Parts: sequence; C-alpha cells; structure tokens
Amino acid sequence: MVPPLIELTGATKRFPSGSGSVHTAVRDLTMTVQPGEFVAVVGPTGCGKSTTLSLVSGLQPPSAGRVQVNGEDVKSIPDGVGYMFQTDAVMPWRSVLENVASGPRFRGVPKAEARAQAVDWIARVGLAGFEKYYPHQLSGGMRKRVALAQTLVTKPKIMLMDEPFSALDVQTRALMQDELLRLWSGSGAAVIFVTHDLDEAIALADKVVVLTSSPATVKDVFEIPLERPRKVEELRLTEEFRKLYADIWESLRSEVDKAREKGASNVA
Ligand SMILES: Nc1ncnc2c1ncn2[C@@H]1O[C@H](COP(=O)(O)OP(=O)(O)OP(=O)(O)O)[C@@H](O)[C@H]1O
Repeated sequence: MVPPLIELTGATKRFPSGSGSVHTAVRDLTMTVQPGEFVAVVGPTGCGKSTTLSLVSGLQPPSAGRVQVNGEDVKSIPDGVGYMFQTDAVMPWRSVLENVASGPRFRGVPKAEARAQAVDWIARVGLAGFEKYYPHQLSGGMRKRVALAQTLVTKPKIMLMDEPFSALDVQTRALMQDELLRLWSGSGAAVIFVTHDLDEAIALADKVVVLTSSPATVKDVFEIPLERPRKVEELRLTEEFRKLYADIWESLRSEVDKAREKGASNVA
C-alpha cells in the first residue's frame, strides 16, 4: 500500500483564550490523504476546519499528536504546497501576468521562464488575452481563475483550499468547481478542500471527512465512488448523488445541531 502523503495522528491544537484559559480548536484528530487524492472536509461553522489546514501547512504547530507530510514531521511550511483561500491572494497592484508569474519568480525561476509558465497557465484557466489586466478589471469568477493559475503554476503536490469559492454566486461557483476538477485531474496533486457546502464536497471529492462540532475531531469518513470525469451540475441530479448526500447529511446534521445549541447558549 502507498504510504499516505499527509497524515495527522491524534493532532490537537489549543490556543490561549482571552480570559487566560485555553481553547481547544482541534482534538485528537486522525486522518490521512493519499498522493493524488481529493479530500473534502466538512463540519459545522467554527468547528476547527481552518485550524486543521493550518496544521498541515505548518502555519501552526500541533499542541499534541503528530502531523506528517511525506513521512516527515511538519516543522515549517512543507515544499510543494499550494494554497487557495476564500479571500483572493491576488495582488491588486500587479497585472494578471505578474500575479501568476510571482510564484515561480519567488522560487528563483528566471524572469522569462516564469512569464512563459504564467502565460501557459493563464490560458489553461481560460484567461488568454487578459494577461495585462489588473484584478479590479476582472469579475469575481475571473479573479478566482487567476488565483487557481497562481496556485497551479507552482505544480504543487498538495493543494490546501479553504472555502475558495464560497464568495461566488451559484452559477460561477459551479463553473469554477468544474474548472478545478478539470485542472486537478491532470496534476496528480493531493487536495484538502474545506467547505461548508456538502453538495460541493460530494461533487468534488474522493473522500468526505465529517468533523464534529468544536473542538473538531473526525466523526466519519465517507468514500465517494462517483465516476470521473464529473460535471458537477449534472452529477447533483443523479440518484447516487442524492443517496450519498442523505447519508453524509445524517452524520453532519447532529454536529450542526450541537454547534447551534452551543452557539445559542453562548449568546444567552
Ligand atoms: N490563532 C488563533 N488564536 C486563537 N484562537 C483561534 C485561532 N485560530 C482559530 N482559533 C479558534 O479556534 C476555533 C476554530 O476556528 P477555525 O477557524 O479553525 O474554524 P472553522 O471551522 O474553519 O470556522 P468557519 O466554519 O467559520 O470557517 C474558533 O473558536 C477560533 O476562534
């Protein structure tokens, strides 16, 4: 069996809270991601999804347990990791071309080569002709395409995606989900994709990890045996999809209810 590319074993993350006490954001979390696997992580609001990603990215060290990438403990940002967040990491003062070329440039690729790679990826995400545009001249969906090109141009082995499409309207979002699947399918990259949206998780992933309400730990892991290539909007209408949705929602719903109850008692 292929060893996992990413492995969290009993990972726990505690933060000092304002009152001098300690807040546990992630508790005893164990999960694996294989090379090239697309894993979606769902859980109630505020349960610890982003914190889980920050453990894998090396932005936060675990307070207990183990986080490994490529069989080694994560001590700093591992090589070959690309990120995409809800808010764009697109630099407003740089053109599309400069934005996409900046990753390779930062990694020491000579200027002409970095620009050639950027031109290639700008075309692959469907933005050929927009190289000289600035982010404010683009729609939200186009900016997401720039962000995708920015991430993919560095040929990451791991893509960490934190609700990257949640700010988009429904139609643009479906388009971007298809685009992501198309581009990912040739990349061989492993993906951890955090989302609130169970539809999105099932449509994209090989495996959906359901986290508990705060502090997050793994409640269930569901395999998604839907064929690829997938067209997300057509897929959603299939019986197989609805059945998976019903099963996973059954697991997620009680955690969402618990989170709501806790939220209500915090407000009360
Ligand atoms: N750097 C930090 N310092 C202190 N507390 C933090 C820090 N980062 C996260 N937390 C706390 O950890 C908990 C989990 O936060 P996290 O952002 O991981 O949840 P989430 O599931 O991604 O949230 P959402 O669903 O709103 O995106 C929250 O209570 C949050 O306030």
